[in-house]
Amino acid sequence: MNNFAVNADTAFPRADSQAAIEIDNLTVSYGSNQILRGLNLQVPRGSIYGLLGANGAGKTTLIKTLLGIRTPDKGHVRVLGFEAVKQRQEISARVGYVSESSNFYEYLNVKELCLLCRKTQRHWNQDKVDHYLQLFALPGKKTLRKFSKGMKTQLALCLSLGNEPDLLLLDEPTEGLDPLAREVFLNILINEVAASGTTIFFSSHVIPEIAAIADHVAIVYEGKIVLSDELDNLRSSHKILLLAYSEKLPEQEIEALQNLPGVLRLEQEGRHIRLRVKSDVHTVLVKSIKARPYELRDIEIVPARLDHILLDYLKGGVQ
Ligand SMILES: Nc1ncnc2c1ncn2[C@@H]1O[C@H](COP(=O)(O)OP(=O)(O)OP(=O)(O)O)[C@@H](O)[C@H]1O
Repeated sequence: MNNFAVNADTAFPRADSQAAIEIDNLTVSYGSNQILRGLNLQVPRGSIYGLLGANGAGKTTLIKTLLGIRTPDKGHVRVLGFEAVKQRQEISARVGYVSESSNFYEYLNVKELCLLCRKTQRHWNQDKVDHYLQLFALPGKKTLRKFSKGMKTQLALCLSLGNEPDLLLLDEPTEGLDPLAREVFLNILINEVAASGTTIFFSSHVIPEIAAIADHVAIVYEGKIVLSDELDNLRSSHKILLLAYSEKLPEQEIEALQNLPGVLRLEQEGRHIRLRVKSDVHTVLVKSIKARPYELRDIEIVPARLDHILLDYLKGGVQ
């Protein structure tokens, strides 16, 4: 395991900690436009970590900062124990990266491109790359200018795995893939890459995809991480209360319900109220709701849907 000296005056975690990515109070700007504003995140080694955020939230900026392509204004970033920017070469030797738009030397074919990678990378496993190329059935002799966008993405994944990375960074990797290619892509990630112990950190707009393959999720909103948790924790820490009243509740009662401690979200449809609440207080909440002066005909407690929870955080609707 890497073990680097860290300044005694910094409280930042040591390089030999278990995290694959350690971000502390990161601020990154484009000119005067501050994109990331004091962002903190720890990505455990061996995790499959999904990153969600609205368009323009700063996901690509964050991934570029991890690669040392963007320089932070403030804060600390360590990737696999190496300091981003300062130790950029050490990081790129151990990290695989697939960007939103993969640009290759268009006049080369796949075989020629692999040869180039082999020469420029510190470590290269061509057998593995051939195996992945075969799974996508990518043609070895076709020049890349004749590749579709989806084929280029598939190729980018194959090449990103050539150096047998400890960490794979994927920026909206499945965008533009047909359903079959998407399935092959996700299967490679789960059954081959993650299974071999590689940490995967990927941005996506597709919540079902995150739910299907990730074990952790983070949401970036207004330059900060507003949620970072294990998916299982997130699922179990929220419950839905379905309340059926005998009459439609007045505004002030809706407001009172909304303000009960532990209520995260309220939706009203006629006589029916749907509350998303914190699991650990839901029994206390049920008692308080039953004690209120409106006739409650029925109350049902059901598990919360992960996509609903994540959508609320994406909207900034949860504190
Ligand atoms: N090269 C650049 N120069 C100036 N501003 C930029 C540049 N690249 C990105 N930005 C701005 O930084 C902000 C964050 O962009 P970024 O691409 O990181 O967001 P994102 O979360 O990846 O978005 P998307 O989901 O749409 O891909 C946006 O407001 C964008 O306009």
